[in-house]
Amino acid sequence: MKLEKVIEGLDVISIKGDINLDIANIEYDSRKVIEGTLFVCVKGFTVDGHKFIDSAIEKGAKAFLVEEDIDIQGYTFIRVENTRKSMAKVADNFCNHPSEKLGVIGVTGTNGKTSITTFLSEILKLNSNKVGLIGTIKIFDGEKEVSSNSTTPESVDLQKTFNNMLDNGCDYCAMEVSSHSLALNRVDETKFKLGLFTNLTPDHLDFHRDLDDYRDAKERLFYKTTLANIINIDDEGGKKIYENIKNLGTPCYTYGIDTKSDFMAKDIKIDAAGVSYRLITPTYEEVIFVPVPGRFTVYNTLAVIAACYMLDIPRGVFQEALRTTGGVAGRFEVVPNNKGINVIVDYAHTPDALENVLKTAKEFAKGNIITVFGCGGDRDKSKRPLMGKIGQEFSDICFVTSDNPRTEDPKLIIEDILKGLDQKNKNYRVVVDRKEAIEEAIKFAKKDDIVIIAGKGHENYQIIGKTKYHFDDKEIAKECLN
Ligand SMILES: CC(=O)N[C@H]1[C@@H](OP(=O)(O)OP(=O)(O)OC[C@H]2O[C@@H](n3ccc(=O)[nH]c3=O)[C@H](O)[C@@H]2O)O[C@H](CO)[C@@H](O)[C@@H]1O[C@H](C)C(=O)N[C@@H](C)C(=O)N[C@H](CCC(=O)O)C(=O)O
Ligand SMILES: Nc1ncnc2c1ncn2[C@@H]1O[C@H](COP(=O)(O)OP(=O)(O)OP(=O)(O)O)[C@@H](O)[C@H]1O
Ligand SMILES: N[C@H](CCC[C@H](N)C(=O)O)C(=O)O
Ligand SMILES: [Mg+2]
Repeated sequence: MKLEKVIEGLDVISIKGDINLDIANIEYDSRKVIEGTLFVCVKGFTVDGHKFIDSAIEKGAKAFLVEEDIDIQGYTFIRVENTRKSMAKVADNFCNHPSEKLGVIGVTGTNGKTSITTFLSEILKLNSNKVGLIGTIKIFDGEKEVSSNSTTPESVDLQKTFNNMLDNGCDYCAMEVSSHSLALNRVDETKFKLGLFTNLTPDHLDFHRDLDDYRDAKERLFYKTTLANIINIDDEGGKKIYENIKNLGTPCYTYGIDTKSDFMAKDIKIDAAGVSYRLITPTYEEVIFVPVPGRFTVYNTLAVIAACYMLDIPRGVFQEALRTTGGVAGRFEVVPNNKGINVIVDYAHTPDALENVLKTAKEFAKGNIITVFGCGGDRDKSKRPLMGKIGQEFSDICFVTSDNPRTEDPKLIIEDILKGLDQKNKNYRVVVDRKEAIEEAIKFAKKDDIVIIAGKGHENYQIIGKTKYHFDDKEIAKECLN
């Protein structure tokens, strides 16, 4: 595509050089530049992308999107106010506005995004739709599946993925929309058919100024939707968002258990086999069963059902898909064994998720609840003591261990967690090595006990320093059990 067309509609400060060039690719990482690339220089949190102009030229970059006044003979420099924002615009142009042709369903909120997008994609498949998926576990473009590096990709990668989905015949894309992606312009220019909100509880307060700032980022999704917005009205953050968006052009629907809403669950029953409830919609009622335990499953499936309602998916289809779902990898996933111990791997890595998962276990516990958990390094430190307190309070015994320490000292992360524990109550152990902690917890467990291994869910790696090592909670638990 000609550069002139790639930058159509962009707010530019100045252009130096020729814009009648053929652009073969757009890239923001100099290491991935190919011949004919438009290289976007992003001033990042750790490094300034403008530093890589020379290496991008060596690899064949022909044009640059920059925030500074730069002129190099033979190359084109397009200067803009904000390159992250402009990158989303040029990516959308370069890919011919793919989200307009795809039914993109965006899900945001602290917890539940992966669960909801997985359920939605299962339902749409059963409805004979071809559906792409973008989220924490994987990206599926309708043909190929790759594991994810983030929850929501950078704008260029996102628009290219939408294009692949269209090429592969997808009509829908179920997608997780993280607050980082909303704050850092990754989903600017994306048109969403539906926007779903799950809940807002403390997380990512290393990145967002405070909870209001975090909520404001999430709220941005609901200004980008065309068909409907679907909001959890039991949630305090959901209530505020609803008040702010209810009078927008896009219709807004609510779901909940405690607050009167458009999609409600009554007569809820929760046990080890799953949840059942009476679903009340604006036009009919019926009983829903989902073989995934937890009150949060009621919320997640209410959101999913509201989305299906908006998309005119027949009742029988979503009911059947939910009834037969295999659940979501690493979300309340049971590790089968013949010892009579309930071993559950779960991705709870926020205070709210940990509390929910432990309360769910408590509802059907016949023995002790034994919890293994830690907190990620280079991430929100304020959640560490909160998770410590919850881990201790809702378990009979907990093993405080490492999650992904990243570049932090694992012992110091554990010290932060211990600040939230009542240290006089000796129902906890510190085992820094996560594999040892899992082994000890399982060794400690007797028949009918529940061992919850929290925090890493589907992850098949542990990040120590900057290195990713193979590590799989489920695999280790299986080895200990058999
Ligand atoms: C805080 C955050 O989101 N940071 C993202 C941001 O990084 P940054 O601005 O610090 O980038 P940087 O490293 O300073 O580099 C600046 C620029 O120089 C470029 N560069 C860098 C090195 C080089 O040799 N050549 C080069 O061109 C980089 O590609 C970049 O364009 O832009 C990068 C490029 O897109 C992202 O990889 C990076 O995500 C980091 C890895 C990250 O950990 N993000 C997490 C926090 C995140 O986004 N999480 C959310 C939510 C998770 C959830 O709750 O589900 C997610 O959506 O995944
Ligand atoms: N609606 C919910 N409310 C609270 N907790 C939930 C909810 N759904 C799932 N959880 C808990 O949160 C964990 C993470 O769930 P899930 O992966 O679906 O969330 P997510 O929003 O995709 O998280 P991430 O931000 O890491 O992508 C689950 O393992 C479970 O413990
Ligand atoms: N998407 C989340 C994942 C956290 C998973 C947990 N295992 C950790 O490493 O903290 C984040 O980037 O904050
Ligand atoms: Mg997720």
